[in-house]
Amino acid sequence: MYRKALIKNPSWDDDPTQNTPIAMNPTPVEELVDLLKAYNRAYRQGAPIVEDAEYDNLVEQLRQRVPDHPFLQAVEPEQFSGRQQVRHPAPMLSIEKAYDRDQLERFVARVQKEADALGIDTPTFRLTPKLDGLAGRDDGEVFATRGNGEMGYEISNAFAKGVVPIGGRGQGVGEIVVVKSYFEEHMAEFFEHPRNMVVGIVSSDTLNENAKTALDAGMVRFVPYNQLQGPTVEAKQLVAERRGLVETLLAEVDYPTDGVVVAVTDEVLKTRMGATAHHYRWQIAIKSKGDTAETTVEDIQWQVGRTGNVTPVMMVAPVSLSGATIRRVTAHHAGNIRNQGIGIGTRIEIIRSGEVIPKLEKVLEAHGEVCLPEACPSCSGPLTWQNDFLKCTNPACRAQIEQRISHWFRILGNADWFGIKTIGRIVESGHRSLEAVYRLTEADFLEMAFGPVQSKNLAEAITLSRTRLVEDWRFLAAFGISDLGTGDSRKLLAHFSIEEVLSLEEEQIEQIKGFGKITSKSIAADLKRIGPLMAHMLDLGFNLQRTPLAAEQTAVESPIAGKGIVFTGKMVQGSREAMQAAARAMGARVQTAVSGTTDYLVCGEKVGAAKMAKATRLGVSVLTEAEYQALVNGGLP
Ligand SMILES: NC(=O)c1ccc[n+]([C@@H]2O[C@H](COP(=O)([O-])OP(=O)(O)OC[C@H]3O[C@@H](n4cnc5c(N)ncnc54)[C@H](O)[C@@H]3O)[C@@H](O)[C@H]2O)c1
Ligand SMILES: [Zn+2]
Repeated sequence: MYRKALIKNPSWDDDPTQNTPIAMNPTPVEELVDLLKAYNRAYRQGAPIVEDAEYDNLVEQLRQRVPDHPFLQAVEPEQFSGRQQVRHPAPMLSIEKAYDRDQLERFVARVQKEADALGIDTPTFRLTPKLDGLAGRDDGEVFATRGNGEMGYEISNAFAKGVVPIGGRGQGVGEIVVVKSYFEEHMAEFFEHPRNMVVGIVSSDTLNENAKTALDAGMVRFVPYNQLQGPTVEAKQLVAERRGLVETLLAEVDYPTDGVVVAVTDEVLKTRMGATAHHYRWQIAIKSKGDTAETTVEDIQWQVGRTGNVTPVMMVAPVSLSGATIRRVTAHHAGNIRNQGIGIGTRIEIIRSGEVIPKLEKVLEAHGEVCLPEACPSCSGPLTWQNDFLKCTNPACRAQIEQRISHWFRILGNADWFGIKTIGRIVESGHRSLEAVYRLTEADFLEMAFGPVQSKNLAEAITLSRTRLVEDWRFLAAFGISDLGTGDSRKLLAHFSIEEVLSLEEEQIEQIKGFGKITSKSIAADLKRIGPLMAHMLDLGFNLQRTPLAAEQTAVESPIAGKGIVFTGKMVQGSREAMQAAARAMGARVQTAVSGTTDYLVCGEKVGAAKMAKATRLGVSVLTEAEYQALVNGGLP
């Protein structure tokens, strides 16, 4: 049934103008959740770090991997300091999302089932724009934010500041928003998103000039959801005409929106359907996940990764998406090609959100014969299926060797010059292992026909990579053991020295929080396998910065004793130097830059997104100044 494919191993270095692939290793769940929490916190404070589409994508990722994760079971909380907390009479919940037709159809089917039980033939649905501001509830006396859904924060003085209550006071739940056209014309240069402006107005006691101008002009409003206009439709029309319905509705609204809310109209049916801890079952939001485009598959190339996964890259008819011309799209794994029958000429929908490279979203119309490689495109060795992945199991496979060496230098991160093309030539010349690469001299590079300058640089880079200080967890992660990325390497090295790691048994790994039975077993096996290589590299005298062992970190009794802390941004409560000195006195390891040994990043004002993202990626807890003070005073971060 399958024809042998014409295979090439495309190098992404071929053409630097083309989009580049994502790393194929998924982020560990714990890291993903930490990242989501940090993003959410920043977002609720009016200073988001990433695009909503990227955030939503990560939430979906988590949902697919751990559907019942606690993070998904509750409203994503917001925090306002120094405000009264107010209990809501009924919880203000989040809304379930439908990103495609299938998800909307499933919602409609669930509603129909409950409607049938009540003897309602054709339940109807009302559509309203999903306002993108700050949700609140006004009972006529007290005005409060959503908070954690159960308890909100009192913001009654927002009306005194000039927020206009549409339809008068006491209209219940709604959203504080800025008029969109006004924002775009007058405020867009001062605020990145209207929501940030709203959060600023509500949360601070002093208003800046821009906020005052907008408030004076009556452009900041509390719009109760019951004041919103929108059509009421039956299930059939909702599903069939959803695109048109959304487009028409949103074209009429002069407030920022992020989708359309669909709600069952019948009160008895709503009561019957009820709610989860996260959302009402009678409501859903139609949203789009990121920019999508349709195109045609013109060719499929196969790429071999460092662990031997042979993954498909679809060459597509050039199509414009979020401002870039897309020619290559990843299909993630060979199972996608096999199961969905993707051959040349297949029409596909692709998606790109945030910075993520485009990927296959959906097959629109399969076409052509399905071609799967019968042998490894690099070494011609046999391929085996592991779940949906096609794998080359030949450890001497050249593409794998190249990718492993590339991974080594990329993770070590202290020596440039080793791009995949350079590595390709080194491996082609017969130097097929890290040991061999570290034996190379300037003369060897000259012999491989690298130019004199490059040869000198390459030889120097090798020396530098050994002599420059590098964190031991980077060194460990650079070996590319699966399930032992930088985050987990750090954890491991907080319990064992790098020398001890060489001879760890699976039981010892399993005792560390965050390591499961199966991963501990495979990590232990892989450590044995790379043991000789690691011993060799250690003998080369790498200049390792040791991760402090957990046991050594508690000389002084204090909540931050032994913790690595970086203070960044402008501090409000005192000078940064004073805070650093105080932290040192409490036994903390005060650092100047975030690294793998950092526990907390304490942020003052104006902290760059890159810094926070890096911190979260490294598993560092990001704290506001107030949260840090709470921690020091014995509270939990
Ligand atoms: N960019 C980021 O870093 C980041 C971080 C966290 C959350 N987010 C975004 O926030 C959203 C999730 O947060 P959420 O739970 O606050 O919102 P949600 O998307 O689940 O929406 C729920 C809220 O929508 C409000 N709403 C707006 N219009 C409405 C209408 N017409 N009818 C009824 N309710 C309406 C309600 O107050 C309700 O609480 C996601 O879309 C995500 O993209 C982004
Ligand atoms: Zn191979």
